Amino acid sequence: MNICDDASLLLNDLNTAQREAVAAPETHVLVLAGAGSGKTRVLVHRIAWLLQCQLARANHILAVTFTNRAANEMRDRIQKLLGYNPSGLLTGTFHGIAYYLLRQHWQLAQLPETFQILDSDEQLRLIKRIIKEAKIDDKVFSPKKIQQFINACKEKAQRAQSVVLMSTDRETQAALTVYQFYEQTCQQSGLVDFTELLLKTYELLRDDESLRKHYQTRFKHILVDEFQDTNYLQYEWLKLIAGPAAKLFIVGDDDQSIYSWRGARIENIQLLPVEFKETLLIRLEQNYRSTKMILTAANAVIRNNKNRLGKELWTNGTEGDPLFLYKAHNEINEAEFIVHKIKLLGKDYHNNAILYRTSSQSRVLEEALIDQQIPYRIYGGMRFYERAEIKDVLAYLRLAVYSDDDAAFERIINTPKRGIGERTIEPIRALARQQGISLWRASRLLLADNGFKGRAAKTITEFLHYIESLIEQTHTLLLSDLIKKIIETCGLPDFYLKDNKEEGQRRIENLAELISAARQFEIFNRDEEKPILTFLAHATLDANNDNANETNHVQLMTLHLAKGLEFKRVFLCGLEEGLFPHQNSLDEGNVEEERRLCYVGITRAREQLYLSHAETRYYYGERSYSRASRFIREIPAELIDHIRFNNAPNYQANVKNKNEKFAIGTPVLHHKFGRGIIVDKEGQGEFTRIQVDFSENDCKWIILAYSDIELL
Ligand SMILES: Nc1ncnc2c1ncn2[C@@H]1O[C@H](COP(=O)(O)OP(=O)(O)OP(=O)(O)O)[C@@H](O)[C@H]1O
Ligand SMILES: [Mg+2]
Repeated sequence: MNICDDASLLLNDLNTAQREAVAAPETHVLVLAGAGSGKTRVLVHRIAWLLQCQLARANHILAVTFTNRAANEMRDRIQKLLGYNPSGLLTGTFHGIAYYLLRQHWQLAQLPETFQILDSDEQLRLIKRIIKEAKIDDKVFSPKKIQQFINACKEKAQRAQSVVLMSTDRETQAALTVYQFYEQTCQQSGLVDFTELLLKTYELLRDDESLRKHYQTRFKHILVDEFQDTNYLQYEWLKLIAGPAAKLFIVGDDDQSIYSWRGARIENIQLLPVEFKETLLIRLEQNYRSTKMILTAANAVIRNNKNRLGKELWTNGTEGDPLFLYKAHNEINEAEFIVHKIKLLGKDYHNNAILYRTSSQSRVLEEALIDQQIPYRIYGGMRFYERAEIKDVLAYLRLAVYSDDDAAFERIINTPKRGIGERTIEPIRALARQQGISLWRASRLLLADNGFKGRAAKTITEFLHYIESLIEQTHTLLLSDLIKKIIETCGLPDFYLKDNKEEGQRRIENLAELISAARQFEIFNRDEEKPILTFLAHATLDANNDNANETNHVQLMTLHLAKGLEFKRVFLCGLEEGLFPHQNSLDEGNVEEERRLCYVGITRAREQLYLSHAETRYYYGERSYSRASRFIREIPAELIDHIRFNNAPNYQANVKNKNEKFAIGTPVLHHKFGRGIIVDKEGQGEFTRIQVDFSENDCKWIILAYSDIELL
């Protein structure tokens, strides 16, 4: 078989419009199409097609996805299509690719080779510190708002010195001052926040002609998925890296633009064909994902939006089940219903996704899942690498590879507590400020000058020696061994245990998991020249990377994170006015974005869609009563089957009965934790919780109404 016969196999399982896109001549292509119409599939096939037909070599191709998970899936799928792993192919998120570029060109970017990525929490912490140092009143000026201001400026490619203030009120002035200090501090400490990754590479490409030419020559094909959610900076970045010869292959859906609050601009889709002449526009209208019922509902909802480029999806698929709607009397009852259904539907837990508008909704769902012993995973929730204990250990590692990292220094100077208080740290900060050096250097200078008195001198000396010993070991130990060493010697495990035994144990388990993660990283990255640095970047950038599909867990996530994914069964919960659509969007008159989010939610389902809303819900610390979401009314009534939930009628009586019987001091038996004694009790009605001291397990809080617990 010759090359093109081989390649034509790639077109076999595509429809005409999809084929047209995949086998398009070498021109710019814009695939504008609704959910589930095969955009991502077309993009993946296009890459395989270019390689198979030898129209491009792998290192000529750059593919941009919206999440790290999507980038991994893309690589997998390409490998399956081709039968080999094309090395040199660059895929990743905008941030991931920008990081890759900065690692190559750190000198040009005037960064230390060991520059560190600052995640959003650390950024906020740094901003708080600067606010304090600049003697700005943080009661008046919220650090969070200042953080948003800084990020918004960066997303518009505005450096502190080039910001032109639209308003000169005190708040904006203060924010700008902090931005100036913040820039200086980051530069000095070699810290790069998420947006900075993009902004720095953008500036590099803009200002350095030879570098720009280099990449413009290299990337002959640039493909972007989920283009509707690119923001200004990403679009400008894309225009720079795409030289006159590069061909863009862009896929997107204006109906799924859901990140305007982070600066995404739908209009980029309209701009593209204007700015890139001779763009071939392809529309895909057949949906392959969902049943007719689900698709009809999705079309009906999104039709209520006025600002659309306009498209309608159809499917050849089966009619399918109607949509199911459950009206719960409160959020606990809603969670119980969902979990009850999942249990009935079989053991293929991974086929169920529970989607919600705000991440705080997950807690009640989690409790119900735990209670029924159903395995679940929160996708993008409290991510592993965001856990405090993981960050603590990684801060030691960061300080060992790059001692000028002030954020890491601040984090661990007194964690675990070693008696180094503000009185000792303040002079270090002052000297660092005064001399424009890092905290690490400042503390060493002070120590050499006998600047510390009494006990502080001893503890600081010990701390600095400890870090120095780690620095030495970075040259001799493997990454995983070094992490193990840090955990064994830094004193954190004892510190966690002392703080809270149960919680501490969990933290220590996570630390063990960190060693495994590092081992795994070593195995997969054998050729890596600087494994520690790459691992640290991976930990910050790749937090979203677990492939939840591979294990048999119910998947929980916010609607925003569900974009691009699909599941056999979807539970879309909390469909209430004020929650979804969210009050903030209603206040801003931006109900259309909420509706797009609803469209995204509905179109994630392949076979079954369960909708639910609660009559009352604990929200922002208060019990509130809410009407069903307008989105439910926008779905034609004939598509919806109202369901009852058998447990519901007995529910109140049950709760009352249980609450009375389970008093403090009573012995109980729990199906999972065994025998125990009730030691505490709080809350009212269905929210009553009891704390049980189990003889074989630790103390646990349990929601009485729904737990499988008996009196002994
Ligand atoms: N021609 C086809 N034949 C069979 N299945 C297809 C075809 N095209 C797409 N599919 C399947 O339809 C589903 C949706 O495809 P895909 O995820 O690529 O859609 P999408 O347009 O990217 O959706 P979204 O807008 O949600 O990101 C996938 O399971 C995919 O494998
Ligand atoms: Mg997609």
